[in-house]
Amino acid sequence: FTVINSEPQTAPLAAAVRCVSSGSVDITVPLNFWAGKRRTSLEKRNRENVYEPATGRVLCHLEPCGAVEVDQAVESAKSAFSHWSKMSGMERARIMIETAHIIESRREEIAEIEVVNNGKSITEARLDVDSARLCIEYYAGLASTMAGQHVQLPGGSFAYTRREPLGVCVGIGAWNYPFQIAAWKSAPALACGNSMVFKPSPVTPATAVLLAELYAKAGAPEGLFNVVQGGQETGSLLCHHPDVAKVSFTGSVPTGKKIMEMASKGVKPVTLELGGKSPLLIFQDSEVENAVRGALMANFLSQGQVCSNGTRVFVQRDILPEFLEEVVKRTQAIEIGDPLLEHTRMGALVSRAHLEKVLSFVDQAKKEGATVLCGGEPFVPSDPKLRGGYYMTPCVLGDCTDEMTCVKEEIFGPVMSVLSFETEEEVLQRANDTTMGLAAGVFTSDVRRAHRVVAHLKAGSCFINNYNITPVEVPFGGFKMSGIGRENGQVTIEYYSQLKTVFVEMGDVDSLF
Ligand SMILES: NC(=O)c1ccc[n+]([C@@H]2O[C@H](COP(=O)([O-])OP(=O)(O)OC[C@H]3O[C@@H](n4cnc5c(N)ncnc54)[C@H](O)[C@@H]3O)[C@@H](O)[C@H]2O)c1
Ligand SMILES: C[N+](C)(C)CCCC=O
Repeated sequence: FTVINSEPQTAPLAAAVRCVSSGSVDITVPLNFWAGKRRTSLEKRNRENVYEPATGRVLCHLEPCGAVEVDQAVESAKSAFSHWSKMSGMERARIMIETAHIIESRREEIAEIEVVNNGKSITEARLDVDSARLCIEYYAGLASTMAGQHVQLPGGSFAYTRREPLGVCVGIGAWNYPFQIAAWKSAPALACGNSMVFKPSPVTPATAVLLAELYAKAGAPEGLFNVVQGGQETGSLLCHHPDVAKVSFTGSVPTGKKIMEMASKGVKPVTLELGGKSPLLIFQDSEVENAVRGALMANFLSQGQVCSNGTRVFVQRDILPEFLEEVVKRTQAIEIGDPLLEHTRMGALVSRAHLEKVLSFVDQAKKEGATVLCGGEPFVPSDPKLRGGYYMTPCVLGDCTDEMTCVKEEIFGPVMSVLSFETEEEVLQRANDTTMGLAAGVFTSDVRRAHRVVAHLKAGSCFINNYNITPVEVPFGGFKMSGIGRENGQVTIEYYSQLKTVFVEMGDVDSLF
């Protein structure tokens, strides 16, 4: 992609060829993309530093797009739409499949840039790139299945429905899964015949533009997938733009409310993928080994910065000591450090400010009576180049109660709150006692209990005997304040298309006048 200036690695390269190392990357190329090219922003005044979480170094500068650039990007998307929307699903699929092939061949480069910009481990970043590719492949498969219905009416007349694209769609992303979010939004949008302008989080601007380059390289018409950089002002310009037909947003609940309000001015549909404070219920008949693994997956992926995390871990009282012993042992064994190293399992949090916020939640928990069973401290790696990075030790909080701040609020960091319970009825009531409803999980060996419990859980994604897996074939999205609409799965076609009904009269007009 020629996006980086990277010092050559001095150590001999191992089997998996490493192109970059932490602390060696400067991104100097423009990060916007429209009308088929990378573009610089015109506005230089609001230039912001973007940091490498692993080291705390400045990685690049963000120059937010203003009204002129947003207009150009939307214009470019409009022009691509007029061509792309007339292509058949099979033709669109071919370009999407080609994009997926290129992503596969560039998996390592994309994952490395994601790590450098986001701080997550390379192992996880590779899985995120895979999820992005699979999503594009999946919707390529669905592109040609978009079809309407034929409805017979009296006298040989009939009606039919056409499933049509919406137009220029806007995607606005969060910083925790930058490349994956761009793919999860663009794949269904493009499959349905829409074009897109995507705005990544200003904290993680580096990889969405790679996706734009790859769609273009695969043969997408100029302007099909565009990237504009910026924060809330750029986002607001996009949401208010009269030529934008839909906004798909991933981020926090407060921002989601603003997006909905802005979109309502133009009566534009929204998809909102928002925050969570999800419960994980572990019954005494569970396989404790699996339940512990599930609890770790529910809390520590991506340094705990995952919307669907099951951060309220309810454990039935009889197995609480056994569960806690094992979960603490495994949490303490998580290898923290350079996210580009193969053996690292937990990298750096996304920013200094966010690290401090997460640590202050741990302090607050202590003040409110929770017991820190492990972690919850800043972590300084021994490698001198990582000393300015944003690391902390993953934390397990015991003796938690429902009214504590750590149990009520989304921390968005590696902090697990463990609570105990006695009965199924009681834990269901407590699990559902939240304004959010993104995900929930249950561990039990009793199949009837498992289904009975998930039927009562008020959450968009429920996991039985596992947690935080998101196959792209399956819809993902929240109940209550965790969002509106779904991403992934067949149903998402409905969120990026509209139905047109056509009446066909085969006889004479039966006029009343
Ligand atoms: N449900 C999901 O799929 C999902 C996935 C990832 C993250 N999240 C949630 O995202 C949050 C963390 O991400 P974040 O800190 O980037 O969220 P955020 O709400 O601060 O920002 C998200 C995006 O919105 C943009 N934005 C901010 N104000 C805006 C405005 N007024 N108009 C238009 N755009 C605006 C930001 O620049 C960014 O691109 C957490 O709450 C997390 O749970 C949800
Ligand atoms: C792939 N995960 C880990 C389930 C994350 C989904 C997207 C939410 O942040």
